Amino acid sequence: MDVVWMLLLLLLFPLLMWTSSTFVFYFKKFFYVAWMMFLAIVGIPICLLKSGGRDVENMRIIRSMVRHVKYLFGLRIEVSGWEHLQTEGPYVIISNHQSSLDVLGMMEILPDRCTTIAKKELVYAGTVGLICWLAGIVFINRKKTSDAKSVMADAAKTMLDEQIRLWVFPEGTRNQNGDLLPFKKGAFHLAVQAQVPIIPVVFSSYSSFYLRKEKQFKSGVIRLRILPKIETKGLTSDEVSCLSDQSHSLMRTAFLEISGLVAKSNGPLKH
Ligand SMILES: CCCCC/C=C\C/C=C\CCCCCCCC(=O)SCCNC(=O)CCNC(=O)[C@H](O)C(C)(C)COP(=O)(O)OP(=O)(O)OC[C@H]1O[C@@H](n2cnc3c(N)ncnc32)[C@H](O)[C@@H]1OP(=O)(O)O
Ligand SMILES: CCCCCCCC/C=C\CCCCCCCC(=O)OC[C@@H](O)COP(=O)(O)O
Repeated sequence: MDVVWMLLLLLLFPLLMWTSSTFVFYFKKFFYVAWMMFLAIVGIPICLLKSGGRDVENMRIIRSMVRHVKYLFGLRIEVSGWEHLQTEGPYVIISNHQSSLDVLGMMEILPDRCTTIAKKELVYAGTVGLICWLAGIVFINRKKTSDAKSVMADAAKTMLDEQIRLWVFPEGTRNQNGDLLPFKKGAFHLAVQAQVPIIPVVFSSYSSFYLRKEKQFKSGVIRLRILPKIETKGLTSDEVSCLSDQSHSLMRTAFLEISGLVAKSNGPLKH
């Protein structure tokens, strides 16, 4: 009887993969999480052996272990503006945030000694949470601004003392609305406090291959554009809003361009 069920399942699986895009969506999502969890199981002892504990250098291990994942999902990543990452010393990278798939683009261009700011809930994500902690990810409580501010002020000092780069998602949450959300201020305060440049990175819209609400997950292309750095030397906290607006405007223009979208005046965005 067990064999009959096994055979049925073996026949059903390709049939569902062939006929149901919803099944494909859930299967790929499940496989993505499961594969990352598995990679983390392999990666954790390697990180521990190499660095003995929490160390930003562990990001190199994650970067090299994650780079193949795009092929498993039929994703191609096209990067432009590499020259803008040829910047010495610490800086803050800011990028838009559409999905946990952003990790794939991130690992494609992640510079050495660069870690990220993430919501504190991620630390509880099993083996992925543990490897994130080992890689020096800075966890913040988004619901407690005062806590988040003090963690980020400490991070500004650590960036300078330990020559670390930090990647921040200034939208503050995942967003697939076909545009950028207004930016939160933390990334800009961080850069101004540390007096380091900001390097904006823009991911093109995933809407041609990945739609969370419509349950679609196909093969596709992610365009990643690295923009010229924005200096913050001499700026004070009074200029943070202006810096945020300037960055948003530059990134929105790039986002629309690389996503093949046009902005209608005050209207929705169209392909
Ligand atoms: C080998 C196997 C591997 C397997 C695993 C694979 C990969 C894993 C490894 C790596 C991948 C990691 C990927 C992680 C992705 C995680 C992404 C996220 O979690 S995104 C969510 C978390 N991030 C953020 O939220 C950052 C952006 N948010 C902010 O910066 C916010 O500003 C905030 C600091 C959280 C505060 O939030 P709030 O809603 O209160 O925001 P406001 O901006 O409106 O600020 C209110 C007020 O405070 C002032 N402010 C803000 N920040 C500061 C500061 N740092 N210092 C001083 N003042 C600050 C701000 O100006 C406002 O005041 P005012 O209105 O007067 O201007
Ligand atoms: C105990 C088991 C728990 C299992 C949980 C599995 C969690 C994820 C596992 C694998 C995914 C690999 C990529 C991990 C990093 C991406 C994290 C991410 O993108 O988090 C979302 C966060 O930015 C914003 O979240 P909100 O939409 O604001 O909220």
